[in-house]
Amino acid sequence: MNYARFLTAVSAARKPSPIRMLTELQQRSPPSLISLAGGAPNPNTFPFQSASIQVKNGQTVTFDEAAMKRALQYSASNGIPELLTWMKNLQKNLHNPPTASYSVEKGQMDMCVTTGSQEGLCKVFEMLVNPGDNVLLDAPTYSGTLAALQPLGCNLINVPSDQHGMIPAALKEVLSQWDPSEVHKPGSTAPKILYTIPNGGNPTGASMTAERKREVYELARQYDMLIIEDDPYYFLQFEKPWAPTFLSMDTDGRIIRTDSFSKILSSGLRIGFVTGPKPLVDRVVLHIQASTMHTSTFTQLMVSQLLHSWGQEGFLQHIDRVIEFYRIQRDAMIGSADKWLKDVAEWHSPSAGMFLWMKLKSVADTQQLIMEKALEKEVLLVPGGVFMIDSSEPCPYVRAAFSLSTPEQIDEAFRRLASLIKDAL
Ligand SMILES: Cc1ncc(COP(=O)(O)O)c(CNc2cc3ccccc3n(O)c2=O)c1O
Repeated sequence: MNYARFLTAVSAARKPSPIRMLTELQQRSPPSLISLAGGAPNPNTFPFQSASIQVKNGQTVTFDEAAMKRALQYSASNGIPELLTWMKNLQKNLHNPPTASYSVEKGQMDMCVTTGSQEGLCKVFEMLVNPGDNVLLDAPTYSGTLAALQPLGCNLINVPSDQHGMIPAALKEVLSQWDPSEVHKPGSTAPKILYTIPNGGNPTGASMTAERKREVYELARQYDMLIIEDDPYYFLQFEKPWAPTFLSMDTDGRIIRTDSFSKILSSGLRIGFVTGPKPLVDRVVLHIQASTMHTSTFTQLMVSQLLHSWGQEGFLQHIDRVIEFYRIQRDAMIGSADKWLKDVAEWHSPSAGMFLWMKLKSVADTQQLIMEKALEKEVLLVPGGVFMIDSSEPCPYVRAAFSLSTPEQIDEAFRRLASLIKDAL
């Protein structure tokens, strides 16, 4: 793959930070090295001495004095080694990426830690998207992605989708306006990236079938596009076997995958990952060097200690407990929707994630209904317009999250929603 053609001028211009390189060189060197180089503060001046964090299974994550000094200090921009290694082993175990054994030039699988997958998405978009670029995605989509993409001045092209995700025939139709043999010509306006949320989509709850992923991948190959696989709900798939990921079928090195611990370990700790071809991950890391420098060392070490004590088996057992929780929540929401809303709304039951996407049958645009009437009835959902490429277009959908409220609260919320819809008719 020729990765240079995908980079913006800004990303291509980024150079390694000499200071950061010295820090990482020092951290790789034996203790006998005396460094007068890094402008790092002396951790002996820090007020924090140690920490002990109770884990619900009875284990404890401890930071003794030495560990605390490391946790409170700068660390490598791509992530602390032990967390990166653990995650790379998990990715290889779960997805068996073809790129894991490739040379760097061929797109060897690499990873970096990001401050939430939101940071990963933002930096990947800024690496790849120039003003005026055509970018493919299936709308409605995550509002945080729109917030990161639209200010870049690109042209977002919607690829029609349904409850099974992006529709390959629709993608083929959208792409038919370009000649695949001319996408590398200077001045070509053919899209270079496609973004999708393959599991438990936000806001639709849609999950792509393996067959559709293979068809989309083939089209990306024909038009030499990168696919950004934003997959924070991968671990919230209620049925097994989990769907094969784009990363697992990436024989070309054209997948950039973002993962997140937000929905399974903690959203406040802000731990996400970018997995992709080393030439591209390196560019994201250079951007991290020049912006946040790295994700919090303390939170990385805290999570890394937990993962190492759990092992992959323990981690996946935790995931099974999380899945069971959200399955029960999903069933409660579907039960209450059937009970209160089946005359006034329609929906598909999600097989992953934490969202139910409902179309209100007799409402052209839910914005006013939700932002005014629903608040009067003390029930809050998200009007569907915020997830559309053009948020000013009327949208009859609402997004309901089944993550936080109890089944009883969900039932009462839908009773209130049904009441306000009937009042509005
Ligand atoms: C598809 C997709 N990709 C990336 C992210 C970012 O997750 P990160 O790893 O935590 O950075 C998300 C997080 N989605 C949301 C976050 C959120 C945070 C506060 C309040 C509301 C929020 N609502 O509503 C959300 O949907 C997502 O859904």
